[in-house]
Amino acid sequence: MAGVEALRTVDLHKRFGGIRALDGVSISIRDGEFVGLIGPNGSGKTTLFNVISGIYRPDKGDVYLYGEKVTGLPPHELYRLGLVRGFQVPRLWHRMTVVENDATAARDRKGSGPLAALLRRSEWLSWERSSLAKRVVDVLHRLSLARVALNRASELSGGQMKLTDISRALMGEARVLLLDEPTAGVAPRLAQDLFKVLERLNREGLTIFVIEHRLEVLFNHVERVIVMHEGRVLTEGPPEKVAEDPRVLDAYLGSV
Ligand SMILES: Nc1ncnc2c1ncn2[C@@H]1O[C@H](COP(=O)(O)OP(=O)(O)OP(=O)(O)O)[C@@H](O)[C@H]1O
Repeated sequence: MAGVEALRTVDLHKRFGGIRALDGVSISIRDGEFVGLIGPNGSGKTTLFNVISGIYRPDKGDVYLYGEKVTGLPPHELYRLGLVRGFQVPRLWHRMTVVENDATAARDRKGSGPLAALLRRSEWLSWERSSLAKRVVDVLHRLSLARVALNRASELSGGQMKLTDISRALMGEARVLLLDEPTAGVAPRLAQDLFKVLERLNREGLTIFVIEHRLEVLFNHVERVIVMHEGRVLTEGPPEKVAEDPRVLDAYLGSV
């Protein structure tokens, strides 16, 4: 689907009292792209994600998902349409295993809510034959989580928790994945590994838009970087171009 636009924002504005967190943000992301969002602290990145993912309503402007206007739709509606957000602090069921966390994130199960997946013992006895199980196994392999599939979430490392959070998003059949600092709290080597997994998911067709402070990791993996400063898009382009842009350096230094 080359050239299809996955996500577009048009002139988004969002104020908090006197602070213009978003001051006219227009961006466009093609289907299948892997894009990074950077900018100094307080430049509006998380607010942009919150508006795109339906947590905040913009004061002005619109959000489009695959050409459809979705401004102000609540997160669960956007989730149904394929837009999924991972969180800085993964939202996991700590006493459940990785498999169970993924199973409860599945959607479109006929005649059952997510928790019913756990309650039907008979189904679990033949679980390897069910399509739900196939999906869980597939997602675990794609995210290199098969080894810890039967560990409780509370026993996972920081990086594995992030991956499990992402795996839950994929159980919802995400088309566009928003990630806010996936490597926060993750050891440097594992941060590279995590981005390698993201790169693989992207090659398989997932559109990924990621906020990341570790530029040395981000720049190795994404195709394009959007830079925000004071609630606006300062510049955008391939990582090597953005890295050399003196305005980007100025924005970071100015915020120190
Ligand atoms: N819920 C809120 N209430 C009041 N002010 C807010 C709120 N959310 C964000 N802001 C303010 O809006 C501005 C943009 O914040 P935002 O968190 O979007 O920036 P950011 O680029 O994600 O920063 P960081 O890199 O530190 O996470 C900041 O001045 C912040 O203090």
